[in-house]
Amino acid sequence: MAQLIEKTVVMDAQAIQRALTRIAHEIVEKNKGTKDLIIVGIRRRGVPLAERLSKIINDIEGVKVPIGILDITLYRDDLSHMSYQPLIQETQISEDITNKTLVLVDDVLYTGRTIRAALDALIDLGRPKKIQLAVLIDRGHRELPIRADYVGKNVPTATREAIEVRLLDTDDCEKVFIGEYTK
Ligand SMILES: O=P(O)(O)OC[C@H]1O[C@H](OP(=O)(O)OP(=O)(O)O)[C@H](O)[C@@H]1O
Ligand SMILES: O=c1cc[nH]c(=O)[nH]1
Repeated sequence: MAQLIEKTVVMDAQAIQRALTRIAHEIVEKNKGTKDLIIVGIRRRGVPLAERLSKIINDIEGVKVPIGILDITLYRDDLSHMSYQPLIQETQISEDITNKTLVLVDDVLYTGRTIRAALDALIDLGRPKKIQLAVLIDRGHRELPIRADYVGKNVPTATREAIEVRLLDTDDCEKVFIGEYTK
């Protein structure tokens, strides 16, 4: 597997926590509360981020916002080649999404192809009132007209670079790195 080399930390654990706290407040503010909200995490790392947002919103508002999961895998040869196809593997949303406000959550927004696939999957499930997008990192280079409503940090990148998000739920540390992949 390609390794990220010459990595630099762009967010540490405290910065990630602060960004999530801010996003949770923004979600509540933009939606004037938590009524009809469902937070939907994209596997893998969007899921722990969605759980953390739901927990912070519960701490702020005293309301448990339900969580759903979308499992989308990107098939590609190399991260630096933008020739991959997202494939929906599984959808776990127990609530009826009709007339609900869905907040999709992912760790990195790049070309926008994963989010496009997620939107297709959600629209197949029903007719939500609104779909919003929260990402920890927006690294630019969109290939589709997709933007995030809530961004932890905008990190301008070159296409040869990559962002690596590491969370304690899925990895051995809690950091966001920028670097370049070995060939
Ligand atoms: O905007 P895009 O170009 O679609 O790229 C963003 C996606 O790429 C990463 O997923 P990856 O396939 O690396 O899976 P991972 O979550 O298992 O790391 C990331 O988690 C996003 O889901
Ligand atoms: O740099 C990138 C691009 C897509 N997905 C990632 O996790 N990192």
